[in-house]
Amino acid sequence: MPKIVIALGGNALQSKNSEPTAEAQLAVVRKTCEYIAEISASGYELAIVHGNGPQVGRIMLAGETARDVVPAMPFDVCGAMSQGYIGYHIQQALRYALAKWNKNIPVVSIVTQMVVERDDPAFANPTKPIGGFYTREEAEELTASKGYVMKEDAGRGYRRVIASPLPRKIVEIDQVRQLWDKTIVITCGGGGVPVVENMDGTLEGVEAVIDKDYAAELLAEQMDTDALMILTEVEMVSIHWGKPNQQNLRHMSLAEAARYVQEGHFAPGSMLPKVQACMNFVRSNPGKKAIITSLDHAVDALKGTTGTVITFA
Ligand SMILES: Nc1ncnc2c1ncn2[C@@H]1O[C@H](COP(=O)(O)OP(=O)(O)O)[C@@H](O)[C@H]1O
Ligand SMILES: NC(=O)OP(=O)(O)O
Repeated sequence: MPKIVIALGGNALQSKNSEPTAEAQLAVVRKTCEYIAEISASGYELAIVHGNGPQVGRIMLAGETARDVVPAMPFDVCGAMSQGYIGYHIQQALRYALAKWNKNIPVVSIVTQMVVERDDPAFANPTKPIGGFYTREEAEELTASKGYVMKEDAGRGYRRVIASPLPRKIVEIDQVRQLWDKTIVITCGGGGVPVVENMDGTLEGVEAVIDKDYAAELLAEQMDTDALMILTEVEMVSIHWGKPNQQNLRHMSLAEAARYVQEGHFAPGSMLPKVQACMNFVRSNPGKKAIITSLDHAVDALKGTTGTVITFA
């Protein structure tokens, strides 16, 4: 059976038309799980990685806002919380969606730790957008009142940014391997809870949010999957994105992708890590493919009728 890692975008899991409530997210997750169940039923072995940018930012904000009443939780704990509730939504929705195909495969989330390097340069240069979107004035006010670093995010408004070191080692990879054959595993949620390894071998959480696109790529490499699929809000990656001459791409070779990256077509913190994760995957696995598309085009993209496919040549 072909194996695939499917990465679900944190923003894509939020409803665009309503408040960012748990109920609104569950509705999007339910719909998404219908597509994932179809992929599973069509004969793929799969694992799911999800983002957590909006979710972890809001958990953090809630804690900071309630600081006078209860102590705020650190970032790594908020990351673990986001893995818990997003994983729970996916477990519940996917189990139901699979049953419609008469597939009773267990769906299990693993609270996953991801080792990062203590001296990763990303700690000195926050780039990962989290939480909601703000106007420039609101962003300036948040910087003044809470000390947040705020940056514009792909033309969609201002968001808080925090450090996003590269994922180096999936701590629970052996457990993912043990479960893989008979289970759909949800792992590396939010890129994994970022931890550093101490000299004595203990792990310690750090203040960061790992990019789930890079984490999904690492998982795909470690599990030797046939494909990596990154699902987000757009059906295809574009060049000249958002401009009158926008051109959607059905295919990119590694060399073409590298040129587009060089030319600055992909926004940092949003589309750039997705493209770079796909490039890393096909560079290490010539002959395999990576796909970027939207949640609702996942099935068609696997059939080859839409989405952006990245291959080595
Ligand atoms: N070149 C591009 N082509 C397509 N979308 C782009 C491009 N550059 C930036 N984007 C934006 O990046 C978004 C995907 O990033 P993001 O929302 O951060 O992902 P996620 O769904 O993983 O949270 C798209 O929905 C789009 O708004
Ligand atoms: N952690 C992470 O990459 O989240 P998003 O998918 O929300 O960017």
